[in-house]
Amino acid sequence: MQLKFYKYQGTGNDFVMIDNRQNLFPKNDTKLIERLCDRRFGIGADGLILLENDNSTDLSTEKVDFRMVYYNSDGNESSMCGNGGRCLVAFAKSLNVINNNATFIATDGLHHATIDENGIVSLQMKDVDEVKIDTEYVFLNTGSPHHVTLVNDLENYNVKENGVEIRYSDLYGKAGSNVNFVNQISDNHFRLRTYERGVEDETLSCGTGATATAIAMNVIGKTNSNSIDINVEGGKLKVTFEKADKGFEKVFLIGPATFVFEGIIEI
Ligand SMILES: N[C@@H](CCC[C@H](N)C(=O)O)C(=O)O
Repeated sequence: MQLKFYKYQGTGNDFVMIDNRQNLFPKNDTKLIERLCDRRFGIGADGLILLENDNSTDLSTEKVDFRMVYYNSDGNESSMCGNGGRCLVAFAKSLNVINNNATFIATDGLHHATIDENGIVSLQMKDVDEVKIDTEYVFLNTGSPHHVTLVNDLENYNVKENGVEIRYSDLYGKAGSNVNFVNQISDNHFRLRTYERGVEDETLSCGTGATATAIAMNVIGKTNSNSIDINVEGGKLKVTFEKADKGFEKVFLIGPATFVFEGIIEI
């Protein structure tokens, strides 16, 4: 069978995109998804995303433009991917599924997003109502679980080695966590490197990780700002949010989402 695919990247976090509105993709074929994401034997990506019709019949929710189904490069379906969500909005626009505004459903609920004329996607992330603060780290869930810790000399830091240790530690059990290593550049500006579970390596960017880092830095008083710039290895992201009675709301992840190439692969 021939499979049409599109490759997108958001600050270097890259994804195979598939239009699955006809429901033809073999969604339970973990090995196939892993192979498509393989950088030597496949297309190469940190994850694979299906754009699907939303068939829910819940009349209480607003009109949904599409559904996002996300898989890590290990082939397993996982939790929310912020950069992937931004790229999916750009993909949906290219397919004429949306114009410049999107409402879509993902594993963590409903998302709203806008895309501007320069391809910058502003994606509303889920509200955050619980933040765990430890002396060494902050843990929070921004759609995916994130351990956030400040380190010195981030440039030369061994993200993979230290990331693996924390990801598989007793702290997070079988489910594990993504792990973010952070340096402060100025009051509202941070540098971030992320180890991603499911990719089991450092990626060039992680959107839910950048979101978690921005909120974590505010919570521990490293910044009072609610508009935070994050330099990741693959570019620049911005995160904005508002403090709520309990936690954080109106959380937005903002950055570029770019088409790379398209093709057909035999599966
Ligand atoms: N790259 C993503 C996060 C993807 C999910 C993560 N690997 C997990 O399984 O928790 C992002 O941009 O948020």
